Amino acid sequence: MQHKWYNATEIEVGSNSKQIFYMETIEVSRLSALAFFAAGESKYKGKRNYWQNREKTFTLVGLGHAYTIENNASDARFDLVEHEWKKLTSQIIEEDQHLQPILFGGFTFDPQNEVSAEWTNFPQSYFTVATHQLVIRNDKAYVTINYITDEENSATTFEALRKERDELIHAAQVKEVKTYAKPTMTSYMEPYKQEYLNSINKVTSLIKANEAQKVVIARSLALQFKETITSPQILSHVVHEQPESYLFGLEHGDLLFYGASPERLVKVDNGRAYSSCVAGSIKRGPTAEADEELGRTLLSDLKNLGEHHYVVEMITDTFKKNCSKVKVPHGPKLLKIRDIQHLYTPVEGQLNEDATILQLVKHLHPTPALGGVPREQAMEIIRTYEPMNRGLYAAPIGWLDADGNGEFAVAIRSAALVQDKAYLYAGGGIVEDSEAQSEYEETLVKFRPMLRALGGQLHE
Ligand SMILES: C=C(O[C@@H]1C=C(C(=O)O)C=C[C@H]1O)C(=O)O
Ligand SMILES: [Mg+2]
Repeated sequence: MQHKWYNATEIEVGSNSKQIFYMETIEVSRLSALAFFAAGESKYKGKRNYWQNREKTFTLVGLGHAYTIENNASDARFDLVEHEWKKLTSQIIEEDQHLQPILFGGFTFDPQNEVSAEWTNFPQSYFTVATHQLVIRNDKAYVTINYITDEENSATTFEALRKERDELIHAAQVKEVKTYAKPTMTSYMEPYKQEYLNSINKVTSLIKANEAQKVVIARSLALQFKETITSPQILSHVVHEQPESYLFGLEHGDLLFYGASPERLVKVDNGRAYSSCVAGSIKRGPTAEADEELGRTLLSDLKNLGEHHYVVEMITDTFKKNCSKVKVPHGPKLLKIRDIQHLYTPVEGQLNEDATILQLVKHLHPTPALGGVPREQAMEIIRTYEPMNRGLYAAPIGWLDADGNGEFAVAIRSAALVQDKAYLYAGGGIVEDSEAQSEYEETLVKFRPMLRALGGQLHE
């Protein structure tokens, strides 16, 4: 194996504990991130994660948990995660991005939702530092061992982790490079379909009565398969079929939450912050010409421009409170992905001294692209009319490092896989002039990527 060795870093964690954070990063010849993920199947199943940004310039795979930050707090959860992460990394002065531990995870959509179902036992904040962390950046691949312990005999354990790492890399380069079959679906259910249609009518009438201006209402599909689906199996299809999106997978015990989202919540890179307003949708056309025509229709459709406008307003306001030199283009552009086109407005600014990526996540979530306007009224309406728990659907998922850089996507176009069952989620922004049937059809288009990866057909 060719690799370049870096020195291991030892950092004492906390003031009154003797915990030490050991890290070692090596550069390896480029390998398949998915094969590395799959190499953890026997030892680390249930404790893995996968992430790629839209541009595919940054890939992160985590196997095992060297450290976990989780809590069930409501509004305080963002601050609690930030505090614990800062405490853990306060003594890391490593400036080289490649030699940094990364915290990956997500915050659930709504800690006040009490429906359990597939999200039973899932923490409201769930973040981990991987034991074996693969980062592929600028065409270079790095594998880091993170090990945090107060054990006296840590050298022996660390030596064992080095052996394990070498085996994982070897397996990823040789044994796990394979193709996966699509699973066989045995049943397709649309739970609460009628309730969903009724709720759209109810919500539009609430909006007409001025109880809110916009509310995003979602629903789910419940699918049953012939056999248990593995995480690498489903991720391999998503990764190959949705190249233009953020790609993510997060395991928690038996559950894999995965998806392919076009929507950035926030990215921070060297003090610069970026977000994106994505709201307003139309399908893709069968020909280039028809597609362009649909795009033009979307760009001038008042109902969709309305859905979009609320998002731009709120994200711009939040940026103005946390950043200087905020830049927002005048009108939306089109964001075209495989199954759908959206209205899209990027927002960026220079992060204030005291602002951080997690503070931005806290203030932005949920944007009116996933929650509504006004935020609290919309959340109450969602709790009342959506007979499900979104879990991580429509919630912030992503990573950050010890320097404050990182990126969070909005986890839409996503699903929860629990052994031989899958729950797919999709919703849409309801405004005054929304119509139940066309909102229903919009969700069918939004289900498509996850359904396709699972080998399913749309029952239109
Ligand atoms: C809620 C979803 O998507 C959001 C709603 C959109 C809309 O209603 O037009 C478009 C993009 C997203 O902001 C989803 O995909 O489930
Ligand atoms: Mg819509």
